[in-house]
Amino acid sequence: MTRVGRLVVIEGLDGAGKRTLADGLTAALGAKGASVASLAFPRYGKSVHADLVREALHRGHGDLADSVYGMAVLYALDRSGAADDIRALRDTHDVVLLDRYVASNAAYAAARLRQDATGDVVKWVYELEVDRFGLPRPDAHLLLRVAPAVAAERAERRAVTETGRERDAFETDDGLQRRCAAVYDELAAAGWLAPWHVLDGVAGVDHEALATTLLGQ
Ligand SMILES: Nc1ncnc2c1ncn2[C@@H]1O[C@H](COP(=O)(O)OP(=O)(O)O)[C@@H](O)[C@H]1O
Ligand SMILES: Cc1cn([C@H]2C[C@H](O)[C@@H](COP(=O)(O)OP(=O)(O)O)O2)c(=O)[nH]c1=O
Repeated sequence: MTRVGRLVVIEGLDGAGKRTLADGLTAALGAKGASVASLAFPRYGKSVHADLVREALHRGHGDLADSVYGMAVLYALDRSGAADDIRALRDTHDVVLLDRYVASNAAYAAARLRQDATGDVVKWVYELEVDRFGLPRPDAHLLLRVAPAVAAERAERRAVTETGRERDAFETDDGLQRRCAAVYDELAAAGWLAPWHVLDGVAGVDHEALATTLLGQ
């Protein structure tokens, strides 16, 4: 029988601890006998669109990076190229964990344009990615919530200790990160695209309890 694995998305600021949570949750779900697949967006090194994003963010191709809609289309095209993979992974795994997904585009584009979650660009991202590209809706979002200053400090520390993790143009923009945190809170409160679980990324997350919740849902 084909499974329909749960599509669980981890969202939050740069440096919030999304990758760390994905690792912890994968172990906790595995300990409960669930099979888990994971993907992270942007798919750097795996899609031309993601590589264009990286070049724009890191190498200062100013015109492209400055275009909020242009960048959002690139992120969306990267995801669109993974849609079949996501569907295939859901057929063979109990849980498919995504480190960032459509909501990242909504949050960052709105924050860049100084709009809130009810703004035009959030509706546009939804129409583009869900209605036109047909990307699968998640079953749940996990919003890893930390103060922007804490996320920035973690991202800075990571950039010093890990090669290849230099901070990009979005990460070092404190105002953008603050506005982005506010939009994430609004998206979560509105249950945008799918239900949201808001997690305290400073107190630390109980991976086992979260795994139980996700499997029971
Ligand atoms: N709960 C936590 N407490 C303290 N440091 C953390 C925590 N979670 C992650 N970190 C550290 O913060 C940095 C960023 O975490 P990471 O998972 O890479 O974030 P993201 O994927 O959201 O950018 C890493 O160096 C990681 O070890
Ligand atoms: C996936 C995605 C990311 N972003 C932003 C969030 C980040 O600031 C930036 C890069 O993603 P990020 O996950 O931070 O990549 P990495 O830490 O591996 O370099 O792109 C969007 O604006 N839209 C999207 O759809």
